[in-house]
Amino acid sequence: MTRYLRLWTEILGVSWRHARGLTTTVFGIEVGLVAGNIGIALALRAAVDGLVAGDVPAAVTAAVVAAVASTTVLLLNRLHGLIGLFLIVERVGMVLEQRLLEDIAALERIEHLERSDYLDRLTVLRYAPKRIVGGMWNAVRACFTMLQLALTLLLLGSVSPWLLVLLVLAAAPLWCDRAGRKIESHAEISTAEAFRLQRHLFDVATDAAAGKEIRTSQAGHRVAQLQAAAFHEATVGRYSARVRAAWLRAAGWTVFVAGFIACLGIVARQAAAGTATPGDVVLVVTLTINLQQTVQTAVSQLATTMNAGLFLDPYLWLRAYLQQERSARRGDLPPPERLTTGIRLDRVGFSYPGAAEPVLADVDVLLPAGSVVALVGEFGSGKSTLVKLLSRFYEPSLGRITIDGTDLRDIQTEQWRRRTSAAYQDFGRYPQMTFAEAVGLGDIRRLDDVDAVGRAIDAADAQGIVRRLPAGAATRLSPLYGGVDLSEGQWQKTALARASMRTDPLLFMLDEPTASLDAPSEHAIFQRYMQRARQLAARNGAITLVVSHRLSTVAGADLVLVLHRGRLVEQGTHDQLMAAGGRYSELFGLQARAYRLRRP
Ligand SMILES: Nc1ncnc2c1ncn2[C@@H]1O[C@H](COP(=O)(O)OP(=O)(O)OP(=O)(O)O)[C@@H](O)[C@H]1O
Repeated sequence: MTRYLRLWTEILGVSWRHARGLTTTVFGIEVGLVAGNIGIALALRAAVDGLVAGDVPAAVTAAVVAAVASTTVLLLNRLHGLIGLFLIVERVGMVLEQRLLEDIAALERIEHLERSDYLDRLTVLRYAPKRIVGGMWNAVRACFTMLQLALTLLLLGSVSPWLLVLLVLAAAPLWCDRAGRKIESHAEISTAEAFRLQRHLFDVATDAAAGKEIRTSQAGHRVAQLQAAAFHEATVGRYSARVRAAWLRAAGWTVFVAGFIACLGIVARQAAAGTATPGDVVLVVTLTINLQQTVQTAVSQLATTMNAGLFLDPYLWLRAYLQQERSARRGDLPPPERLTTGIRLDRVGFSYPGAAEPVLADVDVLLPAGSVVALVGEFGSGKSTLVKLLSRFYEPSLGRITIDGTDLRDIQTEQWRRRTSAAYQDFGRYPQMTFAEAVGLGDIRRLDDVDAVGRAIDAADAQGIVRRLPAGAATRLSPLYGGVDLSEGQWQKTALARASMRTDPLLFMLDEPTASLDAPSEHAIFQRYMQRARQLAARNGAITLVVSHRLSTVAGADLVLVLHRGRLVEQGTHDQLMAAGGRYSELFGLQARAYRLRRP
């Protein structure tokens, strides 16, 4: 709870800084509502006692005060709906959402995007900021409602101390509601994976690309069944938690209502014995009606607040994770201007967090400065993982990577990334952007540099795409945004062009850069990138690392590394490896026979 309070105080600070007028108004409304509600009861008592005492002016004045207080309460309630729950939540929620996205994007590593338990929390956080802000304002409102509750009970206690017992009884529905929320929150997290899966399967079933495969393979029924099963699992878990929570809440209310009826009996007897004035009777009736409403409001406000608690835990987790990442060991050295020795993998081993088996083990090799290095191996042998380590998305679990002798961990990550370029196997698609922006993104500082973007497009042999786009490079890449969609190969060429934006990388990584391209395009691309590799090598001693399944395309590399189940089993030039007659020559022979390809 202390963690929540700290977070709410912080968000209150954000509200104050970004929406000072609205924040002041909301607090003003809350104070007005408490004063108004208590004022109505006191004014009505004074009006009745005045009438009984024959003091008509006092009775009329009190009645007018009661009327004004009632109207004010009505008005303030309406204003609260607009200002409190809409404007301020929207405004401050937007600030929080932007911070959240910036924080997530600022994470140097990508574990949070690849680990399913972390993804579960991020799924929950997707719509969180406004709900967190809404929860905070609800908590503020709940405090004022509690204040009103305390004042109400104080006044009731002045009539009969027995009525104070209602304060204790009023806690029962609150406690039960809190316990119910916990049950619901737990169910929400534990069914997040099934929930994500059913959404994904729904997308798969309605996605045009997957739709073709589903129809061809006649897997539609199976996908629908899987989707229904995942949906069932998610909803059953959440539904049964809600039912249990509802029973708990009903029990809490039963306790309160029973005590409430008993207390009313006591006051009725007191009134009959003449130990209370007629005004006191009106006060008690008004307050008890209010009390019921106030407790109900307090419960529902606390419920809404606790609902935000569903998001608070993942949000607080993310912040703690950010904190931990920020305090992790950080290098502050700049990368070298140019490579002279190269990049050494010094007995590198790596296991994904939570995985039992290592993905890379004992990889020991020098990628010489100025060379083209090909990384080959079967599916799942660890090639892309090595690319991720070189990009610093993960740290080696064992051993180290050195850049011209300096441990990569000692080099500042941002500066290292500025000196690397990469076309990843799972390249990004940016349908909301124009083609030029989707390329320029490769070097954000030159996003609008038309010449640089043009050169990158040339480097990736992607001028043909631009020519076919209705508005050229200014075309958005989806019909949803008034543009056109690209084919798989065109998206891949866009990713290649993006990776070609930087002109001075020390390490240029191409992970399966031509997997979606046809053979002539593939050949042309490799010719170009070999040329580019030589230019970069001459300029910076840069290394070009190419991951490919098609061995014929990388046979011209200076060094071929063969990975097998995470181990480096062979290394050398194409000719050396062919002469050695090992795994590489076996794979090359198999592919050459299968594709009838020859070394270019
Ligand atoms: N984020 C991850 N978390 C856990 N395991 C992973 C993750 N990414 C990859 N792996 C596992 O690591 C192993 C190596 O994967 P990697 O993608 O590096 O292989 P690869 O050689 O690039 O494969 P491919 O040729 O199919 O692209 C595989 O067994 C894969 O299942």
